[in-house]
Amino acid sequence: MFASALKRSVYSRNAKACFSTSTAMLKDIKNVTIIGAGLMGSGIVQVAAQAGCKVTMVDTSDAALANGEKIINKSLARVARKKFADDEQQQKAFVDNVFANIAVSTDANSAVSQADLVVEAIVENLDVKKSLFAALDKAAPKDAIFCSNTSSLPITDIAQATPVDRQARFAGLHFFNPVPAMKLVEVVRTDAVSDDVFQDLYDFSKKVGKTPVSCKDTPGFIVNRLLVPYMFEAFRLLDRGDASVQDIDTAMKLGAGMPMGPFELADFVGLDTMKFINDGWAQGGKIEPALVQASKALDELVQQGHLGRKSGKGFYDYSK
Ligand SMILES: CC(=O)CC(=O)SCCNC(=O)CCNC(=O)[C@H](O)C(C)(C)COP(=O)(O)OP(=O)(O)OC[C@H]1O[C@@H](n2cnc3c(N)ncnc32)[C@H](O)[C@@H]1OP(=O)(O)O
Ligand SMILES: NC(=O)C1=CN([C@@H]2O[C@H](COP(=O)(O)OP(=O)(O)OC[C@H]3O[C@@H](n4cnc5c(N)ncnc54)[C@H](O)[C@@H]3O)[C@@H](O)[C@H]2O)C=CC1
Repeated sequence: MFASALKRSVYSRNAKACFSTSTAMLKDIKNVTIIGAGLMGSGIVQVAAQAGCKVTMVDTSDAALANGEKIINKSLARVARKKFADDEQQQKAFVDNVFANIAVSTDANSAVSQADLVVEAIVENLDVKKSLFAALDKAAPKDAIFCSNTSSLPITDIAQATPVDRQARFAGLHFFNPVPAMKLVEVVRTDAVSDDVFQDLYDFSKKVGKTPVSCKDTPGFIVNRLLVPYMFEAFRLLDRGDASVQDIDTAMKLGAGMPMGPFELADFVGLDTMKFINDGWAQGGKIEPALVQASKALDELVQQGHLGRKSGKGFYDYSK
């Protein structure tokens, strides 16, 4: 007990104080706009709608929105079956009530016009994210909070697409896949973000049923900085011919207690996303080069369009 309390007091010295004591500026986040209806965006929409927020889900096409709705429907049905095991009517009412909180749109600018909070979960590309936020800044209320769910890009670089006032209301809000099941959110604080906004995001994370942790705007934040180099070392183990995909996955599940092996997890995350993360870090030059060496096996799969579960094939074949 004492040792852990001591540890906390020693190691927290370097972390910036999290919270302001004033609550005058705190925001009750009710209207949320999520940009991107893919794996992550749909999950964030679901947990926010389940928590009672009014949520607008945005993507570039009706087909992408329909895909997002399909993912949410499947996941909610699963939650409903668990909550109301023997009562199909209650299951249906639960799903309908959550969907009643969700609107969809292909017009990002109008979708943010009433937003308290905007969370971006689009492709992992700095220029695309910056041009989105530059446009959203003009369309959203001045006091709306902007967040990116980026896996690997510096929040400060993305926020630079917006004026200084917005940068004080811009942070990272990093959810984990699958969002409805994973309990963590990393709240990423830049040097520019205000204490009140940071506190609002902590409160929002709890409201949607997650445990927030705080991290500076450093490559990969906490989880990915540790998890991604481990996964790439597994890919390079395969490249070297030291062991097979199946044996590496089995080894890490049975020998290290991982819920998924590194290749199953990579297929789950998306191989394009894995490659974006590693390539970005390799170019950024802030991470030890040996940790971000490319993997031949991964590069070949991505080049062939095999992106993991979402495309039907990755390290494993899901088409059968
Ligand atoms: C790339 C990034 O930037 C960051 C990342 O996200 S990295 C990826 C992080 N994610 C991981 O590491 C996932 C690792 N995998 C796992 O934890 C597990 O395999 C898993 C949770 C995905 C599935 O677990 P499982 O035991 O095979 O399946 P299952 O027993 O059906 O589910 C476990 C729980 O999650 C829930 N769950 C799983 N998927 C769900 C979904 N889509 N919707 C709702 N609930 C879900 C289940 O209901 C179950 O809940 P209870 O424990 O309360 O009963
Ligand atoms: N896949 C994962 O396990 C995790 C991914 N992330 C991050 O979340 C973000 C999204 O990742 P995924 O959901 O996996 O991607 P995805 O490929 O499943 O979905 C991205 C969605 O964004 C849409 N989109 C692209 N450009 C858009 C734009 N300008 N406006 C509106 N919609 C647009 C696409 O049509 C697609 O539906 C990325 O930044 C990724 O790094 C974070 C945590 C985990």
